[in-house]
Amino acid sequence: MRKPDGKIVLLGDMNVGKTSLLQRYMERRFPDTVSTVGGAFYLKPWRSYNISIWDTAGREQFHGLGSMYCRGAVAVILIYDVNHPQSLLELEDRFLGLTDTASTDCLFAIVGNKVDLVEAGAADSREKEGHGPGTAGGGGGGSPKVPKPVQLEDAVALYNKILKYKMLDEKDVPAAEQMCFETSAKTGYNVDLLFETLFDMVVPVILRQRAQGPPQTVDVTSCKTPRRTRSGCCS
Ligand SMILES: Nc1nc2c(ncn2[C@@H]2O[C@H](COP(=O)(O)OP(=O)(O)OP(=O)(O)O)[C@@H](O)[C@H]2O)c(=O)[nH]1
Ligand SMILES: [Mg+2]
Repeated sequence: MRKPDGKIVLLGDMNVGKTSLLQRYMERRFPDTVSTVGGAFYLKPWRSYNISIWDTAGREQFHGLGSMYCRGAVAVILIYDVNHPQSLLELEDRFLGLTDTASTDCLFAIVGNKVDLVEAGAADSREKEGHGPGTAGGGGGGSPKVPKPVQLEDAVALYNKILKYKMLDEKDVPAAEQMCFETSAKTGYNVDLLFETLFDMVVPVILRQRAQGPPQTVDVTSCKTPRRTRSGCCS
């Protein structure tokens, strides 16, 4: 098997839909899933490159593995559930630190999954209030009456926090609007757009890494131990 040219990692709390999103994209279906144990990956040929996409476990007990999976990643997809604000907070509190091992020019995408449930919830509430799906007065041109518990702007705010955390300049990275998505693994909404936008963006990162050659390492065995003197370090 050819070595992957770049690695993309999916991170996020349990139950947000990481496995479902990956299966929707790779297998074009929405099967029943079981909570992931450890991690698993798919290989995706994209143009002349092989990209590995890693699904990770959101369960707390596997948390320690996250930074190992992120090592050298060219992109990380941080996933939350649009119906659960806590799952967005967890991205900052629990998952962002795991990406310290990723490549220095790693790209970040933030994804709010399960938008189909918001639309379903909004339709239910319209019916309860006596407004059919197409009736006037149902909330302004058919827009959902029940606001999404997590708004896209909340994801944009997290994206900007990530730039600060990584000490990146807005000018040097893709704009938040390009990197924050709302998806449904169930219906397939925006799933191809998410992965394929990211694939196109990581190709230049892969090329840059190739041009720079393998990562520089320091051979600690070749470092001479400084001779100790009796008067200490300042002599
Ligand atoms: N309605 C709806 N349900 C979804 C969607 N995506 C996932 N689910 C459901 O949410 C549950 C969890 O999905 P998974 O894909 O297993 O979640 P996960 O993030 O991989 O969870 P862990 O492996 O435990 O970290 C399953 O019952 C899925 O069917 C979606 O877009 N819409
Ligand atoms: Mg899973």
